[in-house]
Amino acid sequence: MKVIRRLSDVNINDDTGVALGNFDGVHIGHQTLLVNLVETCRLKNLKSVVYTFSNHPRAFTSENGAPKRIMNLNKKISTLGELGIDYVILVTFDEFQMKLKAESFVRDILKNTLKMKSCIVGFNYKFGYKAQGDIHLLRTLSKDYDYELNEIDSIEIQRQTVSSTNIRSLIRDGNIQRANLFLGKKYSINGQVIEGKKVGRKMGVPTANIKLEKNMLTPSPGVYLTKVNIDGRLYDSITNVGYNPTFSQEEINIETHIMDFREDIYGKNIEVHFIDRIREEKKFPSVTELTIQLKKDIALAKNFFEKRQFTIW
Ligand SMILES: Cc1cc2nc3c(=O)[nH]c(=O)nc-3n(C[C@H](O)[C@H](O)[C@H](O)COP(=O)(O)O)c2cc1C
Ligand SMILES: Nc1ncnc2c1ncn2[C@@H]1O[C@H](COP(=O)(O)OP(=O)(O)OP(=O)(O)O)[C@@H](O)[C@H]1O
Repeated sequence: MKVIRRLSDVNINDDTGVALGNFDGVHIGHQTLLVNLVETCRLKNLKSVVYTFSNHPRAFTSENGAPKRIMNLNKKISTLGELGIDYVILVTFDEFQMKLKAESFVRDILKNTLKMKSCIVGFNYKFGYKAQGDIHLLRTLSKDYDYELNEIDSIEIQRQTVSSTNIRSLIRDGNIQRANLFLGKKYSINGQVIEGKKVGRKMGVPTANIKLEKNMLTPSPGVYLTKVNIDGRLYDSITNVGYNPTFSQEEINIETHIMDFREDIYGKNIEVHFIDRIREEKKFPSVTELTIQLKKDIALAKNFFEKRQFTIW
């Protein structure tokens, strides 16, 4: 898969099928649309293209700014690659993109630059200046600009539409099981292992503290059952998200205790996959009482992992 970061660098010789959207999280709705894109392109001999942005358009268009990301950019790109996409156009959403009228976007970018023959969008997709473009406009313009429009109906789970917005609030509420259902895989956080307060090991519960990337969403504070990927191997783990109130820390911290693991992994990039939330984070009257609770959490987690097999998809 080729990633193109500037429209002036686009040099695709073949006709294309294009999917449009932000694709944060690459959830079940996105996956349905993208599988459809890849299949349509295979049948019609087109190259598959995802047109998306490196920053969230709401950074420009909304007073509240961009929402926190479910998935970092590298992970989004690698997930699109795994789905078999040929090209990702990853442009910066800026003044130019914001002011582009809906029809100019279709004519200048989709048709003249990307040679689009097939366009795939979801039922609710909006684009162009002041979000004036939608599926109806794309349908109308398809005759003038000679492309077929493939509309994806709303993908719903248990009568709720799957959307990045809904998934963000599920994660913020700690409802990881439902977020995972909507994502079609385990919600995960990637990051480098950094030094913590170094009190965990004194309590007999060493933890890998993860450096959070800017603009990333964090789950509701609490204790989670997790699987952690280190150098391509998956380990059972238990992860605390929060402010370590027993020690009154100010910044939110994500730290994972990997079961029966004693290697030095400072500086490594690891990925923590969330399975379920088991309790709130609490302030304990003493370190001894916190330690007793940690041992109970670990025993519960071990018991859980012994009984069930987990995949990250
Ligand atoms: C499974 C687990 C549960 C935890 N629960 C709490 C908690 O309820 N309250 C709290 O103050 N800290 C909690 N912590 C965080 C510990 O306070 C933290 O691991 C300790 O401060 C070590 O920090 P360090 O890695 O910076 O040395 C938890 C940590 C783990 C691994
Ligand atoms: N549940 C869904 N069913 C079908 N198509 C969807 C669904 N969710 C998103 N899409 C489509 O996938 C593409 C990318 O979606 P995009 O990331 O912009 O929307 P989203 O997931 O609804 O995000 P947000 O909640 O931020 O609006 C768009 O064409 C959109 O219409």
